[in-house]
Amino acid sequence: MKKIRQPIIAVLGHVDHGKTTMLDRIRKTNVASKEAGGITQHIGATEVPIEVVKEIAGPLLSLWKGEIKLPGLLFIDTPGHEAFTSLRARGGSLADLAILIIDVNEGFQPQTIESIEILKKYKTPFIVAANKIDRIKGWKINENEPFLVNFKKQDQRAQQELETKLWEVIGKFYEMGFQANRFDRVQDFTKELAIVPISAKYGIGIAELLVLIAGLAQRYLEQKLKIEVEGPAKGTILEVREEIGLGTTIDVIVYDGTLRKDDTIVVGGKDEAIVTKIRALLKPKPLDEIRDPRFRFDQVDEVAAAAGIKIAAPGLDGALAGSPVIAARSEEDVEKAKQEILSQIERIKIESGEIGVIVKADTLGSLEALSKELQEKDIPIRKADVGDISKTDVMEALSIKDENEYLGVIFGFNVKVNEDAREIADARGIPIFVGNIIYKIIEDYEAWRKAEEEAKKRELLAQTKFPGVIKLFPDERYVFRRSHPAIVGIEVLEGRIKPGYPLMKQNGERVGVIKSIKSKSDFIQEAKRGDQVAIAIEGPIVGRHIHPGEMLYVDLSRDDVMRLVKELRNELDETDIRALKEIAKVKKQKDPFWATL
Ligand SMILES: Nc1nc2c(ncn2[C@@H]2O[C@H](COP(=O)(O)OP(=O)(O)OP(=O)(O)O)[C@@H](O)[C@H]2O)c(=O)[nH]1
Repeated sequence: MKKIRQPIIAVLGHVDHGKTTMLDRIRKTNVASKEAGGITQHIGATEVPIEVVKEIAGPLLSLWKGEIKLPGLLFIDTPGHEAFTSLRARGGSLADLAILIIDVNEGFQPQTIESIEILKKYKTPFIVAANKIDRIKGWKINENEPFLVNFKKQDQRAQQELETKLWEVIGKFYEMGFQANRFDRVQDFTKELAIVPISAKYGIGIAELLVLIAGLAQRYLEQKLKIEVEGPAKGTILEVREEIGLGTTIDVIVYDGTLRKDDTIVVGGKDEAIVTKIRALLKPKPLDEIRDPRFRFDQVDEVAAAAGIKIAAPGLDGALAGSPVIAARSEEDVEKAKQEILSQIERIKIESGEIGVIVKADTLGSLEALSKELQEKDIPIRKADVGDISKTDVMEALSIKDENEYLGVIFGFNVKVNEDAREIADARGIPIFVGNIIYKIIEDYEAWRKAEEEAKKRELLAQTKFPGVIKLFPDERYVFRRSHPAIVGIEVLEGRIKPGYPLMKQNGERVGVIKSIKSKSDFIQEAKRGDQVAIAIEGPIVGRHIHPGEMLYVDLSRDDVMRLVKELRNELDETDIRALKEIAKVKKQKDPFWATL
């Protein structure tokens, strides 16, 4: 038998923009509508039955066209995009829909942008809650009022201020490739993002938010939400938890089929698929019935999608948050489920052995999200695994650093850095980029890499001599001093010269080192092609070793030329290249190496 299940809804947004407050507010709508069935608390989720939505919606139901078939809405209780990326189902996101919450007074913030990028990537439909409208100057607060009712009561200035803030948000969405509009002005929900202004704190606009999300789910996800109720269950692990008296349990969101007490389940573990028999299916007792915290759960015989449930079973110690749970009712099912889970784990975990970075994350889902992003940036990965950053990770990065200094680094998403790992990393110069915003972690890495590359280039530039060809003026008047040091007037014919550069004659003989360069009355650090300057040369005597009118060349070493050609090529201009060719001609008379240039 097929039925339409509740859509699974996740709440995303920047820190402090009100995700938790909004979820709490949705949970509390319970109190107001107990007769209508009330809200059911699941493990890790909250279910708003459709009757509650209808009751809250009241006259707003006219927004809804056609018969309401949806049984309700299932909100995942853990807010945040980390939760979203971690909760996977069939390669996509576990959430069918999302609410992106934005503090309308603060506008777009880093995690807002990250959330949008993620929603885009997983192609998850979402609506926008523009929160904290009660903070607008002069806003009149009426708890739990629908937005449109509340808005009419505001004076013009407050209304105008909200409009301005909404326009800013709409503009930002436009920059990210979305057409957005206030929900009551949206013509086509498949093309435009709906923005619902709300106050999570005072419950304003929550009615529209619920109606809209339910409407969208039914209208655009009906096919996706149709499930074979009786079929074996599929789900995703939200959390692995120790419970007193129960041992290690897993909190699971079931998104397909029915899970029965006597089912065998196959669960994703760190390196394997765990096959185990369910001992108990547990759901939370209603809050007012919990007298003893040791007995917080009720046992149930079965649970149909979509639902949040706690599973007690032996052997769950190695279970991994974010990985799949598949129910099996025959040997054949077990084998199939094992294969499916193993291939998922393998696909995400990388152990390539090649030169690349180390990636760690808290769950399989977030590991996949971070790895994908790195691969898109052409950053090769040597190892991607779930868990905190350990000493072994640092040692592995160290071995990579010897091969490629920019890849001997560690990325961590939502993980801790163990103390001993931190110590070695600091001592041996292994950078660790950790955080809970993927693009921020990558941005930090890119900034570090750029700074390193620039520092290295500066060092290379300081170490390397550039090619130069000069000519002494023919006139004796430009010999200012004959020796110790010799001071002569010259012109730079090609390339450049700097103090400290050794000079040689056309036959390759070293004549001395440039001590200083003077232009008019100033000492300068560099003279380039066309410059006429006086230089002091330590070593030669004018008239014996060098002569007016003679050409001299910068005496480059093999190392100089290798660095110039390989690493500093972009720093050479045409005249440098001509100078280099001239110098090679001089040098190859004695050293065949130069003939290969
Ligand atoms: N005035 C006002 N304050 C709000 C509203 N919604 C949330 N807040 C306040 O904003 C702060 C952050 O709200 P949370 O719900 O904790 O935000 P969050 O997004 O869940 O934050 P994290 O869980 O830390 O990511 C709290 O002090 C809330 O009371 C609102 O609609 N109006």
